[in-house]
Amino acid sequence: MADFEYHVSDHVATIRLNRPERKNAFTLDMVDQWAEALRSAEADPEVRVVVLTGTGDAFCAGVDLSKLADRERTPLAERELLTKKVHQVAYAAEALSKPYLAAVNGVAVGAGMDMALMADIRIAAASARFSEGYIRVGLVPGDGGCFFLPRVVGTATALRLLWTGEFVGAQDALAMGLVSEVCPDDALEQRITDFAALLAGQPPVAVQLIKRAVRLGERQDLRTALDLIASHQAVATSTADSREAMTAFQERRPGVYTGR
Ligand SMILES: CCCCCCCCCCCCC[C@H](O)CC(=O)SCCNC(=O)CCNC(=O)[C@H](O)C(C)(C)COP(=O)(O)OP(=O)(O)OC[C@H]1O[C@@H](n2cnc3c(N)ncnc32)[C@H](O)[C@@H]1OP(=O)(O)O
Repeated sequence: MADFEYHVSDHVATIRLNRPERKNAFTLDMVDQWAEALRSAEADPEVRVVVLTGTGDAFCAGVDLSKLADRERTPLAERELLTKKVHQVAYAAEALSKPYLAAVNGVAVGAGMDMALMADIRIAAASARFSEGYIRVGLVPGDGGCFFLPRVVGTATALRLLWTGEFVGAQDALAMGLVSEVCPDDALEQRITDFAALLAGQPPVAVQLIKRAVRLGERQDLRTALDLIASHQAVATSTADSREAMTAFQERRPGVYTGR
């Protein structure tokens, strides 16, 4: 079994971290595969939704610390480990125009938590736990947690989690907006499958235009945002899918979409 799995089925691309014996801690080779998988999903017209999850009782324990032991630890080497490796996953995730869903099946620590934060929506198993544990060893979140976490939970809560490194359980994560939903551990796989299928059955162009508007809207003023959405609407109304959606609505049947 490979440490890192990527497969596409029914318009859903699934990324699975598969090192349960190491709590799905990622190697630097896995990081390269991860960035490539996200780029492939973006380029593949068959892919409408991307799901990220792990095998076993951990989502991801961050970088495999045992693989760092024999690495040169100069400041430049540390910087390049992040800029040339881990950050490439964040850039590939940012470039993804399609829904990126994280099924947090267990503990997510350090970069493992940051990788979950890069997703658009997180659904957690009841046993999932989150920790930005860097502070415990006097480090800072090098993978983007200081960028992603405040945008998800707000500045004050983000600073609390970053300054304390405390573990946050699934229900507390739900309360602070870190996750959108919590389900029983043994129901997570089916729940993410159903949710991904729901999104994959929506008109793809409209789904992607909505994501683009929301993500760009995070950094735009009102006038720019409304001007952009007007252009997006012009594109959406020009699609065959929008015509199919309107017809399907009138005929009281589910629409069947082609992404055109
Ligand atoms: C969080 C701050 C640490 C920062 C140190 C980083 C050093 C510098 C890094 C530079 C490169 C940066 C890359 C990235 O940006 C940085 C990170 O990802 S930081 C996050 C690193 N991860 C961790 O610190 C998590 C460490 N693990 C744990 O806290 C716990 O294992 C757990 C995840 C909470 C699970 O706890 P338990 O359920 O009790 O399980 P065990 O602890 O018994 O673990 C079982 C088994 O898995 C092995 N393992 C767990 N995590 C890792 C890991 N990250 N790397 C390698 N192996 C891991 C653990 O050793 C056990 O193996 P066994 O002993 O049974 O052989």
